[in-house]
Amino acid sequence: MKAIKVTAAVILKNGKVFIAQRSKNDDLSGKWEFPGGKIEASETAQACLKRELLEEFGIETKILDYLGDSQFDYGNKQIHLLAYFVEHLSGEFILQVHQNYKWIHPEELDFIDWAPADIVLAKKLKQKLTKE
Ligand SMILES: Nc1nc2c([nH]c(=O)n2[C@H]2C[C@H](O)[C@@H](COP(=O)(O)OP(=O)(O)OP(=O)(O)O)O2)c(=O)[nH]1
Repeated sequence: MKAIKVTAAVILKNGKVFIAQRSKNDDLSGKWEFPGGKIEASETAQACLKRELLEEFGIETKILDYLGDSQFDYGNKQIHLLAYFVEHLSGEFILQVHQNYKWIHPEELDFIDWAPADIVLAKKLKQKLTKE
């Protein structure tokens, strides 16, 4: 099975991490994720992430460094998640597709009910943010 490439944003502000909860009608309803979406044909990962964050929250962003990736086989589909650090430039966060969002402390990253593909990314992020 071919993996579907999906982008994921790690938005940091005042030492906290932005996470979003998938909606009732979505796959993985109720699970938390780093928001983003499927990369469209002939689109770069960075362009995808900028587009998705504007569509999903109405925010303008700047895509920064690559954090890492994660592959997960959900049985019916295989996801290849690519995570980037993202700076929030402007716009209030207005939920368009998610049911909730929150800003969490890095210490909380281990205790979130993540979409399965996000667990390794959350671990990697926690290591990065708490090692200094
Ligand atoms: N965006 C995003 N999707 C994730 C994460 N973790 C994870 O397993 N997924 C899965 C859920 C979905 O099966 C797939 C991405 O779907 P999506 O619904 O967010 O993407 P999309 O807006 O482009 O999709 P669509 O509804 O237009 O089909 O990746 C994550 O951290 N962020």
